[in-house]
Amino acid sequence: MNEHTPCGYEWTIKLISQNCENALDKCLLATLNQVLGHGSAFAMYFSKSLSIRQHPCLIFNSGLLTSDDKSLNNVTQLDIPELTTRLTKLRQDVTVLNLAQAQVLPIRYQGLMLGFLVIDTKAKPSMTSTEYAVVSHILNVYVHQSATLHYARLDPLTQLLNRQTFDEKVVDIVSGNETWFMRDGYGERRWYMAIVDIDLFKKVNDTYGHVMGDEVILLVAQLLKSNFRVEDYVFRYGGEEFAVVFPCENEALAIETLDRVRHNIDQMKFPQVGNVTVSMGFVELEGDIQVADFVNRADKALYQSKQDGRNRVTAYSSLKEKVNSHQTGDIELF
Ligand SMILES: Nc1nc2c(ncn2[C@@H]2O[C@H](COP(=O)(O)OP(=O)(O)OP(=O)(O)O)[C@@H](O)[C@H]2O)c(=O)[nH]1
Repeated sequence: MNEHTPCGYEWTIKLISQNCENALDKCLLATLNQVLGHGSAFAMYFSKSLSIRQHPCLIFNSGLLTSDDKSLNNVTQLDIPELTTRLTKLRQDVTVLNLAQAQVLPIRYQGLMLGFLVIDTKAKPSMTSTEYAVVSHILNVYVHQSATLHYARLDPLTQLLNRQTFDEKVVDIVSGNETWFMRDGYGERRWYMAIVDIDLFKKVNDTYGHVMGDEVILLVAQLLKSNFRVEDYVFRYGGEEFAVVFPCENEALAIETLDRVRHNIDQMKFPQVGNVTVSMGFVELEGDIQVADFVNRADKALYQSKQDGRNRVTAYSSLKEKVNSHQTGDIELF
């Protein structure tokens, strides 16, 4: 700690200058190692009010672990060994801690306990009060920076991930940087990207006004969110358009998934407006092409769904006429 001021100012600056979650996590680990000495700090973190997907919910000895297990909120120190066992089952690539000899510091955000930091007391028998104060401060800065990153990714109307986050996520997936969330009993899966567009939405606005139009967008967003799984990504791509990026075993199952969602939206009664349908086009995220090209392909399939009468799902692979990869994405935003 000698080369830094005791208040941890330099560490605070480092943490708040991180502009992506992975870099922030690495910075947190490096900072904790500096404060507590290498090999002694292990951070665990999981999210309650913030999106699970946007955070490494747990950082175990530098391995990332995620969980959507809602029952993991409000743990107490006594629950930790059981919690560790349960969480470790979700991913095989994590290190299990011997928690019998550990100090635990809570990580809080706006009064909620989001997680905790576990410090192995075998390597670090005790903390001075200054170390304790600095570590608590660092955790506080970390969680606030994490929240800032998180909210910057959300669309204010729907709380879905926004357009800016879309490109980044697709690049991560295509380049293989996406962290996998393992489910028991699933084989190898591929990633698909669908564009979902509300049909004849102009008429909704013209007939019921923009406020009701926004309400429809919000309800469709909620339906999409609740119809996809924790490992899927739902974005508000633009006005009445959404994008969904999801893993699936094969194209037939991807069609089945999307068609079930389309059907659920078709069955929903929207207040005042009544029936609303959506059209979809989707593509497999495969091959060394630009994000704009994937969008262009999904958009072409979406266009086919509209041409065929709307309220349907079209796979890009089923189109006779393909898109040239040099054509840039020309999807309508508003
Ligand atoms: N209320 C509301 N309307 C929006 C928003 N963003 C875009 N729109 C409207 O959405 C409508 C989209 O209409 P079009 O692109 O003509 O398409 P459509 O009527 O849905 O017809 P198809 O796509 O061919 O089925 C336009 O009238 C936009 O003004 C928004 O955030 N809120």
